[in-house]
Amino acid sequence: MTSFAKLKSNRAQRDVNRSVVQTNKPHEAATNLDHGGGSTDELSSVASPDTSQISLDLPQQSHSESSRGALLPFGLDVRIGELQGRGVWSCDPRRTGQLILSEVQMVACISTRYLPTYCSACFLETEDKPLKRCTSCKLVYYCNSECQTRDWVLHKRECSALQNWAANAPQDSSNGGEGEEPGTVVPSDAIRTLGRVLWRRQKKGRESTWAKEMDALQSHRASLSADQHSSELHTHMAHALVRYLGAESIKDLAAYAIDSITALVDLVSQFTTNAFAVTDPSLTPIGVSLSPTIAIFNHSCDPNAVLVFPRAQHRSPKEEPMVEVVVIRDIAVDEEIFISYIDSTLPRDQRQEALKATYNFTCNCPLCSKPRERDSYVDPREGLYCPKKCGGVCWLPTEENPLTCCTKCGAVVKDTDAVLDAVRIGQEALDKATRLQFSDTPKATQLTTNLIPILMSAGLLPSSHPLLALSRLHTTLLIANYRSPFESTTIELNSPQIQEQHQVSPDAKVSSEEAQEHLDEAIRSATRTCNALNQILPYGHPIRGLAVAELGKLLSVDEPSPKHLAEDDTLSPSSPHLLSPTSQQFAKAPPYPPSGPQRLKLAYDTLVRARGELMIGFGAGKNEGGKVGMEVRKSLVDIEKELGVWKEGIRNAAADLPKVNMR
Ligand SMILES: C[S@@+](CC[C@H](N)C(=O)[O-])C[C@H]1O[C@@H](n2cnc3c(N)ncnc32)[C@H](O)[C@@H]1O
Repeated sequence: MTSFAKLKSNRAQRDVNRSVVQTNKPHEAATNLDHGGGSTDELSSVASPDTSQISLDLPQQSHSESSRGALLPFGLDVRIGELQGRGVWSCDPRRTGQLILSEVQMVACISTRYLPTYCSACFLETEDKPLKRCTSCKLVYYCNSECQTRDWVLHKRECSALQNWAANAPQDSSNGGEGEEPGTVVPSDAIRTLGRVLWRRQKKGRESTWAKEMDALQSHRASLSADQHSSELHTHMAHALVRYLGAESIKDLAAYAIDSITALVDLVSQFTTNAFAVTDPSLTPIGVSLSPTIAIFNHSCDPNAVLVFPRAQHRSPKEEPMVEVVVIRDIAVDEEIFISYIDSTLPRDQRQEALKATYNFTCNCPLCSKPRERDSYVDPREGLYCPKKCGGVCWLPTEENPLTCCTKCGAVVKDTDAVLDAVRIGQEALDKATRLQFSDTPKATQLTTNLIPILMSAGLLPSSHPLLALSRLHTTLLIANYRSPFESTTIELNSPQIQEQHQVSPDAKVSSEEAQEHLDEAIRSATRTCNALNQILPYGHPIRGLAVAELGKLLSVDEPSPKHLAEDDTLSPSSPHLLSPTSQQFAKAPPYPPSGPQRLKLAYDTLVRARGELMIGFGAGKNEGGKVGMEVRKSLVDIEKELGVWKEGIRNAAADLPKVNMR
């Protein structure tokens, strides 16, 4: 991360990769790789098999009775709760930053959009060399033939299924049919992952512990018929899976131990209830995974553990992709371990909606159970500053509950309509900007730029939704579109693959002043985001650690034009002796962000903090705070060297000054 030059050259390399012309080699098992990303839309289309006999005519079924958890490591216990079903409990006390479990992902898929960017075997991002593409399906990419060979056990089945799917795609499949990614002839991530589940189960055998644990996963099939939307979704997925497996009817699925519609829908429901997103080191979702061990952990909106994919660089690419559970709050003996299934920075209503829609339950965690009362604690995710600015806060008004007042001084918020309007248009702008972030970045940035001040002047706390979400997106957009006046490249921070998809003209030139203002605005936005996240997430939460790392990296970017310094040449880097604390500069409030060596020092301090947080959220020890934690460590070493040069300069200059009598 310190080396932006390297990151820039990686980006350039990726740009080259994208334009490499595809070379079709003859198909050879486990070595059928090529480079580049040709399109698949020339594939022919034939009628798909008839699966129309599948419908959700379901008998009532109860939740799986199993409580095995046979794959959990020593020190973890599976217990069954009345409301939540099985859950994982700790037999030992555990400290923040401790690794609870670490396991190879046996069944995982890279999302279609990221297939050319991440190896489908080790899940590492292409950095120095282009990934190589399977010449048969022309969809799945690997680092090299070793990775391909390792994945071949599943991909050999997947490869033909993908080809059959494409060959049988309906003529209008470019608009995306059921279970398909829109605009492609590729089945959805869910269907591809389900295919891998079935092939893995065949490989391991029905009686294997893994297969039994998979069979024991919770399914919500019994309650599906009550919810039309879920029922339709599950029916579509079941149809798509049958087609993907090349089956004509349910009888053809006997080889996969599926002998009835009930079993098929159970499988689909087990997937929707238990699958989790695979993320890259910056927590960007890049794929889908299903694990019978991870699936036993229950949810809390204020969890004591997190799921991460640390991806420390020192790991050999030969290693399988690991998923890990790390403690983010101390856990006592006999305490249940919870992770969060959703974005826990959202307000209660949105969290509940997301959990109900996907996991079919109403959350009663301590955060969701806190009463929303006049004198009660105000959740910073949905708070407003006191209208009298007494230092207290109020709950954000809602349509159902428009009356709100300060919990400290009792001042009533009068213009609740204005606040409700601001929140509504803020949410609309957030939804639109999120949709447009890759296709129309300037428009998305314009939306975040316009809406943040409106929500701030309506009195929302920076941690309130949708202000925090807009600030996070604003920071991402500013980083993605930063252009140095010296080079026609962007800087890369935590999410290179996001940047890759933003539309930035490589020839666009910016002036030093524009670049400086852009960078400073990104720093201010990142600072606002960090402060807001600190209010709602515990120290060491990976989202916090990454946000602080991002701020530190922004502060450490060389300023394109040292504006503040240039305006006052007494502060120019060539006269460092005038940076003494008695300088006039400190008589007035220092500007934010600062400039010159103060900025570098602030970058250093911020990165030290980031490293501390990352060492918790992504685990210490061999994880070293994950890939970003290791990058931060490298940055710190580089900045220490740079600061050393400054200190040396100051010492030399001070030695030349006339001696002053201090008494
Ligand atoms: C990934 S599974 C977790 C393990 C599950 N309890 C079991 O028995 O296998 C997700 C399901 O567990 C239940 N669950 C998880 N967290 C819960 C919570 N906080 N409250 C109620 N139910 C919960 C829901 O039924 C949800 O669909």
